[in-house]
Amino acid sequence: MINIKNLNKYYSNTKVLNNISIDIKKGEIFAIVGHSGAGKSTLLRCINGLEDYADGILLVNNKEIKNLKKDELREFRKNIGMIFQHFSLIQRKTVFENISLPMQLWGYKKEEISKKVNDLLALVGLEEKKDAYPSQLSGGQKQRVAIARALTLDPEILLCDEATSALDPNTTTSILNLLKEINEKLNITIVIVTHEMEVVKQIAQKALLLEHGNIIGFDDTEELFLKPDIKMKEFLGETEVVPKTGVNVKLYFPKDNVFQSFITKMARELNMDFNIVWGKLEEINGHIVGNMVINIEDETRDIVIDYIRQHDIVWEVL
Ligand SMILES: Nc1ncnc2c1ncn2[C@@H]1O[C@H](COP(=O)(O)OP(=O)(O)OP(=O)(O)O)[C@@H](O)[C@H]1O
Repeated sequence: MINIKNLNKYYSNTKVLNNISIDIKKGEIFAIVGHSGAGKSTLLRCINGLEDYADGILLVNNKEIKNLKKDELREFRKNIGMIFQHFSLIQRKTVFENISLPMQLWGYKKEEISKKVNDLLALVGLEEKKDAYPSQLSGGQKQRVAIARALTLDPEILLCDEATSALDPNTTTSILNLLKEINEKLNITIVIVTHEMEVVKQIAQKALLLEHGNIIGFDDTEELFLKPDIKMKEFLGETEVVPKTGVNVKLYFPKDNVFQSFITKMARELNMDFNIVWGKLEEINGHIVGNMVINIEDETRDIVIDYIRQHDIVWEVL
């Protein structure tokens, strides 16, 4: 659905996107992740045709964005909904009027608008707030209005630029659940720009990690978190505090065998005791994955590693 190949983007002489190649499939929930200034919003704006790019290919539904003429671009943007961190609602208009706006601009009939807006109010759970003004709503409710407004023209793609960054964790979860529901019900492709790893874990099926305009990771979300490489660890700011003596082995448990009692089985079969240094389980994209660090004596290293190798376990020595 969105195919990007060798994309470069400059502001004056500064390269802000360097050789970006990614594919986003129809119906996917895709996250673009990075710290401030990484180029996330720029990439999102290239996707919806708001920014030009120097070279490379950027196809949406097989159309090269930079070749679109003005009226084609207008039609193209109709197919893309967008929501923002600060909601971008019109303060002097009611919820109903805010949601109606895109349809009004496109000249839809009053009855059509009314039906669509009421359906969307039901979808986002705000039927009772249709006559309220934005100032009378919570942050989460404002974002629900923005989501409804972004869906009025039945877009195939929804772009979310830091859509939960101004919200508390519980409200973030409820908005992410709503986005998931929309993705499933309407089969809309969702591209989320965020600097929050929690958002990626909760919702994204695939993620792109950007740093200073460069790709430092691009994979299924579970893979990225299951065994983070050095760049990903740096990004996550994970510091691994482990004992200075012995050998520290980190074991990664993918979803299928996370609950298998691997450590106790290994201890029993090798007739050894292990020092469990730390471990954690977390839910990523609806699956439980986990990792654990064990500390073993130097002289048992080969036996333990041999044993781990014989099993379907991802591991590393720290
Ligand atoms: N219109 C512009 N003119 C010049 N430089 C820009 C412009 N917009 C963004 N930049 C620069 O491009 C780089 C990428 O910015 P971008 O906004 O895409 O980053 P981001 O990852 O979305 O960051 P944030 O999360 O802070 O919004 C930054 O160095 C920024 O200063």
